[in-house]
Amino acid sequence: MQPPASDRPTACLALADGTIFYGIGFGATGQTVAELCFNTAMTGYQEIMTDPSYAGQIVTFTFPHIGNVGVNPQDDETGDPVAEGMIVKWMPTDPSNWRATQNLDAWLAARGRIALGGVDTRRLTRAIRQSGAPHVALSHDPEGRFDVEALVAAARSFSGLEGLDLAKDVTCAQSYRWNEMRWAWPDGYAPQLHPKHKVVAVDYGAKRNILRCLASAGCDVTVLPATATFDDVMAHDPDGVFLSNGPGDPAATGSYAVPMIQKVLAETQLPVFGICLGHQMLALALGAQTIKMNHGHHGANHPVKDHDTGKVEITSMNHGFAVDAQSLPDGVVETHTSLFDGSNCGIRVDGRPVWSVQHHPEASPGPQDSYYLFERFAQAMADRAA
Ligand SMILES: NC(=O)CC[C@H](N)C(=O)O
Repeated sequence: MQPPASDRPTACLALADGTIFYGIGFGATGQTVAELCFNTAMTGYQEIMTDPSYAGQIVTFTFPHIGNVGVNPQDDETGDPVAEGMIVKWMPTDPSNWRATQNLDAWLAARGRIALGGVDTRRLTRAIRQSGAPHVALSHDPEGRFDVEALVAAARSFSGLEGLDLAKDVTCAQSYRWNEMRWAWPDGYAPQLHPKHKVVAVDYGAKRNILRCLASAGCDVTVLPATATFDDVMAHDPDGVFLSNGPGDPAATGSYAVPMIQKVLAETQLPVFGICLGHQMLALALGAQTIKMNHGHHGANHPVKDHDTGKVEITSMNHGFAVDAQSLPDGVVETHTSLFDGSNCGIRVDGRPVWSVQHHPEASPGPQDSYYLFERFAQAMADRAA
């Protein structure tokens, strides 16, 4: 195992409050600014780094051993890493895993993503918890030349995620059909598709495993870009509409998504299902409000209570905004809450097959307790057809 810091640091993290963390750089060289969050998942770093919802953010991993199973083409949640950078305690070792095709360092370097190792991530995480997700600048220079004042100024100049519409940056350019299920293996084994329900999935930064879960639940999935209008959606004659996860501030992104969702709700009786950003935008479309959280929820062990069944599900989470449960209008029911802090994790429109959740039932990475939500969506479409 390598030491947590060398005599001469090659990477530097500057927080807007002037706090500096030095360590060893890996991945790409250069400099970036972003909001910093911490993720408590023990593994799944590749899915986390490629989750489009992390646009505009750098992730510090609280689990100390990150990178030691390398990376592989199957675990990408989109084409390339989307998070701006990553911070870890121990430097990644050479990968030891039969699925690994590359090491994390080379993968990040080839994709222009900066990483910092050898940092006291517990101290950093405490700083995030105490003062809220900070704006930061991260620099990696193999020569170890850092202008700390300029880095702090760069961190201060970052405008933050509030008011930022990032879904337009990460959505697909054109519509496409999705036909891959969960549990496809590199050796070619793939379970049979059994598409029964035509679903339009609007891509605000969709993770691939969400699309796989929809296909596995019997959906024939057509993915549309984030700016799809009501007419674009209806041109596919869908049996249901799915609203994806995605980055940025739901109130900003909702400027085009919310009117589309409102029209779907007003002019059709179609089942609607949203995840994370999709959940927040459905809530906005119904007249509720969203708020920025102190440091958000990012991890793979978040307990959520389903009020309909009384069951607790262990979930995967990644969000910095939340639906304000106090703002839910009459006729919209709070279905799930976080057992960590009581924040809203799900809503349903009374008497209609329209609902959404804040957590990630696609479990990539994370637990699969919430997969039932995909089956519930398919059942709602089957019920409507009957
Ligand atoms: N995973 C997501 O869809 C995140 C939604 C939103 N960008 C947030 O941070 O709250």
